[in-house]
Amino acid sequence: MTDIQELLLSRIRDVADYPEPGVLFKDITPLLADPAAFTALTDAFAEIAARTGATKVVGLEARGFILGAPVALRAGLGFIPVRKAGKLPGATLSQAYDLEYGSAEIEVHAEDLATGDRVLIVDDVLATGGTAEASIQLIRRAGARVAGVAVLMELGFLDGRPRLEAALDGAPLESLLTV
Ligand SMILES: O=P(O)(O)OC[C@H]1O[C@H](OP(=O)(O)OP(=O)(O)O)[C@H](O)[C@@H]1O
Ligand SMILES: Nc1ncnc2[nH]cnc12
Repeated sequence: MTDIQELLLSRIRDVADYPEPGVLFKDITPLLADPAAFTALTDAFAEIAARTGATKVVGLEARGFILGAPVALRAGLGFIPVRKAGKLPGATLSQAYDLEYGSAEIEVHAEDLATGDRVLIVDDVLATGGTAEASIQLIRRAGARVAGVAVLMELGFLDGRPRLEAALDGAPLESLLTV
């Protein structure tokens, strides 16, 4: 494990049985509170944005907003929020999905993405892959291409990777940590 991976892992807190019994929740708030760790994470994601030729950064509500916005600025790219249903005021595209502890619906402003855009999707945790897969579908329905998915942490035992790789169609899935 690299020094950066050790730093990031040391700032993630495990919370048992949250938000429901049987789930081991990965809490990134200690990482956000540590500027050295948050900067290292932002730099690593911005490098992925440059390497994949991204033209926009999409962040997935809510933790993907916190991580994705500084990445977009660092990479010199626009930031596009993908929100839980009912929060965006303009014309939206919607996608329903299941995640590790429930189901939900996400939306994006259709006008925020254009043909020719290459989008890097940023989030904190890849669990079942349901959220990321739904965001890939949304981005494609908006006419843009997916440059890749970048997550801080992948929960290997939930098999999100094969599901997402099938959806990504050759674009990279980059996780900084696998647990
Ligand atoms: O791979 P999956 O099984 O889809 O799970 C991963 C998603 O779950 C969490 O978000 P959550 O919906 O809890 O929203 P939050 O960021 O608002 O807490 C996490 O931030 C990912 O977006
Ligand atoms: N175990 C987990 N910890 C944090 N975020 C999650 N999103 C889905 N599963 C999660």
